[in-house]
Amino acid sequence: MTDNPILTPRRQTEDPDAALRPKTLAEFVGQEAARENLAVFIESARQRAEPMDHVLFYGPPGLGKTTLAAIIAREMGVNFRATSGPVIAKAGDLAALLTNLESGDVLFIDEIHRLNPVVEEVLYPAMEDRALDLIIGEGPSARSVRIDLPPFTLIGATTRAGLLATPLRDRFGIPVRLQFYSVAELERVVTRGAGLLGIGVDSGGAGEIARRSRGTPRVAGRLLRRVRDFAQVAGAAVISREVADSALTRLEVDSLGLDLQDRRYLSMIADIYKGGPVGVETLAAGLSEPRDTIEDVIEPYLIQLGLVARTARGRCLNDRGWRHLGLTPPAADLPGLFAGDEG
Ligand SMILES: Nc1ncnc2c1ncn2[C@@H]1O[C@H](COP(=O)(O)OP(=O)(O)OP(=O)(O)O)[C@@H](O)[C@H]1O
Ligand SMILES: [Mg+2]
Repeated sequence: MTDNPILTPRRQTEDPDAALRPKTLAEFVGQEAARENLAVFIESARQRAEPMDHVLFYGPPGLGKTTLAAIIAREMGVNFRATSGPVIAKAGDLAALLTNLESGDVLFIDEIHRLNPVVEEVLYPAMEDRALDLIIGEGPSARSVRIDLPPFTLIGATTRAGLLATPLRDRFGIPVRLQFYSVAELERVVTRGAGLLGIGVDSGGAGEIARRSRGTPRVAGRLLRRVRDFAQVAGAAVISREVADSALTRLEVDSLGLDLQDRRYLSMIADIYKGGPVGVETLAAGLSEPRDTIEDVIEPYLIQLGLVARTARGRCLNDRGWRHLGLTPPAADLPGLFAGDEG
């Protein structure tokens, strides 16, 4: 692999997150519990001069999984080799990656729930015994050889821990669930980002962006940049609360931070399915979105806000969801609707 920008022109521009990515655990805002635990695991592994146990990061997009994986490698002082589940097509591809690791390296597999099952089989002995079982030859002369691998740390990331096969999930000694960020934490993310990008923002402006960032640092970074565009064109030197509010309103980000896609989702349950329950497949078809996008990107935050509920029979709009759409919850129906759920 090369870092020559001429040979890899797209990788440089594709990641607008890169500039804002914290590089050390100390710079990383929020996720207090996870951060403190990771600091201990990193320190103890360093003292023993061993690689850290395998880590699995899971949680909604944009909460810092990739960022934390890179931080671990950096704090351990080892190479960070990144790949992703769908990219590793064949068992041989993974074998090549593993045999090329240097002692102690971090191998990061993003979207690990999308690994091909055949490839996954290769990972089991690699994670557990640091060994690779290869079949050499074909037919009656085929034989299996075991190759030892250098000690390494596998870091997996997924938005859907539930989709991981149990044997794979069980091989991660350190599973870490990332949570949505509080407004106060996002305010720090915005202020820090503004400093790095040379954008003037006061605390009212940072607070407004933080409140409307869906609990997600990636969204906070993106909104900060867009609000800056509006502020700049309007000739505002500093992003104040009013500047942020008017820019975010023009961007159709509402008071709870929901965007058009979120509101289409809520409206569909309200208008067409009378508040639900409605199955996720039906919603996906109606919204022309893949089911994964609905479950991984749209729903977690709406559920966290208490606007919708995931039930065995499908998605239901809560009172708060109705009210957020400016509608009155159909109170008369509620006792009948939930009567069967009790007991
Ligand atoms: N705790 C944090 N403090 C400051 N910035 C953060 C933090 N966590 C994430 N970010 C910023 O948010 C952006 C997205 O983070 P990251 O790429 O790590 O998310 P992710 O969980 O890997 O998302 P995905 O599931 O889409 O891969 C990055 O620009 C990163 O700088
Ligand atoms: Mg990522």
